[in-house]
Amino acid sequence: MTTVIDGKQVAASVIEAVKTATSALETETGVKAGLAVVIVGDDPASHSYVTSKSKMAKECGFKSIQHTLPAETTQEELAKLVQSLNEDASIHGILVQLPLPKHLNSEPIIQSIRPEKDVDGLHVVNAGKLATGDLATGLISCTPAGALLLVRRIHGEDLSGLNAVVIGRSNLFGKPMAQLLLNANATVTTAHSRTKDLPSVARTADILVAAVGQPQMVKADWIKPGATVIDVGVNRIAAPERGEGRTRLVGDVAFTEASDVAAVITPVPGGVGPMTIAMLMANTVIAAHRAAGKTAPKF
Ligand SMILES: Nc1nc(=O)c2c([nH]1)NC[C@@H]1CN(c3ccc(C(=O)N[C@@H](CCC(=O)O)C(=O)O)cc3)C=[N+]21
Repeated sequence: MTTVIDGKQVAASVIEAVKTATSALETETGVKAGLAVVIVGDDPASHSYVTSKSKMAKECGFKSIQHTLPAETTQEELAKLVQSLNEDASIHGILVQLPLPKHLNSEPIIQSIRPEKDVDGLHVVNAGKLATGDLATGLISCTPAGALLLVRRIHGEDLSGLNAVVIGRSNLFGKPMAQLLLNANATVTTAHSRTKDLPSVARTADILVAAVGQPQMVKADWIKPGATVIDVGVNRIAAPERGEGRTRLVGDVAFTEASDVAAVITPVPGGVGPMTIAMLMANTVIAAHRAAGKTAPKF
């Protein structure tokens, strides 16, 4: 029997811990955790993510502000907004929703966020701290942090002796995920589109993390029997069976056939996605504790 991990439930327990930490911090120090989410342009999927982030921030008891900028916003205007949020003492976390419209260069914007407020964990200072194993003072990218929490639910804190394969090598996910697994003592392989015989490499994994960006690409014969499969894909595909023009969300793993082989698997939706938002809230309350000179909670 396959265990399907309920990411919504794990995310809800993280959110409960965030709420508790937020109200304790406010009672002790008067500091209310503050999150600013910035979105540029009118991509509907991005707007729906940002709406759920802002809603969740309010639920956590944060000061939650959202800046919605028009698609024509210039690089200078966006940079100025980030600067003002950097200087705003009531804001502890800044998230600039990606991707930005094509005429904007996201890299200088992300690197201009003060590392202490970089709740996405994308600043080179935070990436560097993760790479050097300094998990105590940096901020860790939300999706890998969330995926690791799910892995921990199954395998505990110490992954000694386990082979982990991460398919994907982006700065946003693959690289930080591999580093987190390595930090937990797993033996880690980072595979990607140029890997020779991807299915064979994947089959060596006790923990297989799929972030390939291709709907349902990881098939049953890519999976070692009994493995734990973490599906990081978020792909919207046509669903004519639901009616004309309808779509549905699928992962990077062919879920039904993979479930026959894996011992544990995360679904899409309801797996890693909800964890991403929960870890954003966790990072914000961590950043607020540090700003107030308090020991940050662990998640
Ligand atoms: N600066 C930045 N940081 C991000 O963390 C970031 C970003 N930009 N841009 C876009 C991606 C995507 N992302 C998701 C968050 C939650 C779900 C999520 O909760 N998904 C639900 C389903 C949602 C639905 O039904 O559409 C689920 O998987 O169950 C998915 C995707 C964060 N991202």
